[in-house]
Amino acid sequence: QVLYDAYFGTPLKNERSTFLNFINATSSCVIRVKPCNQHEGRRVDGTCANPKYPSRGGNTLRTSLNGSDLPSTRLLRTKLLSDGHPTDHNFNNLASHFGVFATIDNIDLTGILRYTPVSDCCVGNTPNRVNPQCISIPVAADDPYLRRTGVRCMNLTRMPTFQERGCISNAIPAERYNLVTPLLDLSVVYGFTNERERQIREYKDGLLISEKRNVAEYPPGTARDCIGNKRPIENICYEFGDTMGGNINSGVTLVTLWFFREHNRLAHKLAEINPCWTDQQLFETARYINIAEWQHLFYYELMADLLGRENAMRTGIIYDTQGYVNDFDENYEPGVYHEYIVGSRWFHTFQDGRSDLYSSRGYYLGSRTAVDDALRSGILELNNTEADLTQGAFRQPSHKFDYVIDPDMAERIAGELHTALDLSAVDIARGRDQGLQPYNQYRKLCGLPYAHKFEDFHDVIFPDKVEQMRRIYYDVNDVDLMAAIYSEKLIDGGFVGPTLFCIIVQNMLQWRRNEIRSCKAIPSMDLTKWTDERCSHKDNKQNDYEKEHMQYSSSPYESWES
Ligand code: HEM
Repeated sequence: QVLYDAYFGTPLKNERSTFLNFINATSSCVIRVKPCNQHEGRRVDGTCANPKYPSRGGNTLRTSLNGSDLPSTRLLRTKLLSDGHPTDHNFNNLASHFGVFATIDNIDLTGILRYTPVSDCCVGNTPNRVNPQCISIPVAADDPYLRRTGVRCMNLTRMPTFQERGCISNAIPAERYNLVTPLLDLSVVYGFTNERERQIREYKDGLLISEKRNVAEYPPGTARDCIGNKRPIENICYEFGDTMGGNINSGVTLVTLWFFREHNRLAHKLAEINPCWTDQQLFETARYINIAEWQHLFYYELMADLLGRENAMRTGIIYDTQGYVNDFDENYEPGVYHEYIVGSRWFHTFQDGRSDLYSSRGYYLGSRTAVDDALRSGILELNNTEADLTQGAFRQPSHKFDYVIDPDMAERIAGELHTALDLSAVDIARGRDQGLQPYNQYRKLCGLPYAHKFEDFHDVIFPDKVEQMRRIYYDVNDVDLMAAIYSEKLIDGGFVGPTLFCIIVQNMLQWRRNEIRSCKAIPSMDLTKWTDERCSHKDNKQNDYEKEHMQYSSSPYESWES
């Protein structure tokens, strides 16, 4: 195994190793990577997606140019976006479920759990300035929705950073620390560490451990919440690879269950086709196919529709071909940009706060409020709820793509845990927390003219919103990326503004130019293509798959260079 620096992504140098040892930060700042082998597939821990970068997958808040704090993000949100319930005629609720699922595949939830259950960031109803973890959001006395409630502060804490763990200096802008593999690799289903993978595997026939109830397959789960406290059955926590992620809300849990079941379906089918395959072969192959299905769905269905199919083809995110595309480029370092994760919060605008229940014949049966169903996966097994929510996901239109946010998302995203919490205000604050540059810098990067005055934003932002920005911000270079993403006009044929389009394209290219495995034979999921001729020879039961595929050479460079 070779030790890599978790922050820099390069092999660990002696000097750095001594330093990390000295500050007792080796376990959190170092990743162990088994040398990459040219023939092996995707690893659960995300390493070796690109063998050239095996380990991949000033920390204070920016101030205004006049030296004071940037304006309240709640103020910005209420001036730029309003609360309401318009519905969409292009997407259904299923699209938003897959959208959150994609997010959970890439980030961990430790940051959110820092302030949602308990927080002292608004003690006395004013922002706590003493605790450096607190970045609570001030609420103006004339807030349009909260003026009568007395709420003047919303709890918020900083995301975990490399700085906090001692890996890098506070002089460097905030670098978020993330435990989850920053790849589209179904880590929600399979986990993101080898240890977790071992816990959830049956080690028989390539299967994930499952229990059958009401004719459906579920991962094991007890009446305990995901933090381990004993709870009523509604709070059952399914033992997915990423427990917290997979149980975070009912939409994500539905999708995670589908991919979980798909794995076992694939493993069963592959075992029928290739009776001589080992558990390891069946597991790995089922996992690769499952991930390929997910990536296909994400690129060719969800994102192609959100960005516009023509736009996605023009930029090389997808191709109009029946065969496979190999555009792997070793110069693309696998991972996610902070801008991608922050910017994708734009999709909160198409999330409806209600999850409708429908019968299989299309009768509306009622609605659940999504924010109250966080970490309550057990509801799915009560009263046919899973089936009814599944019908609802297909039949319920999504919230409209516009400048209106569902009231549950805008006012009470933490359900009963907080009196008031505005997700879009948090979204804008996160850009500051994660050290993002002002919007103007991204305009430059994305080929829009650098703005010298607020009116220069008129090219892509409606004048009334620019006027709000002009009144709230001191300088054109103070404007937050996320405030602008929430204000930009949509591009032709797509449902995002130009700057977010540019950021998403960059990130999706980054992912897809990871290594491609040959998959020309799977357009209609014909699993006989995995037939192993060796299985038909009785004397060849013990095949040498493991020998061929799992051998690691002694140096990571040796195998990569060869
Ligand atoms: C009922 C549905 C949803 C709920 C309850 C929800 C809630 C949340 C919450 C609480 C956060 C973290 C707030 C923080 O930074 O402290 C968040 C972040 C985020 N959400 Fe959503 N969201 C939902 C739907 C969606 C959808 C539909 C998408 C995309 C299609 C999405 C994408 C994101 C992204 C990219 C982040 C940033 C994650 C991070 O930085 O850790 N969410 N959401």
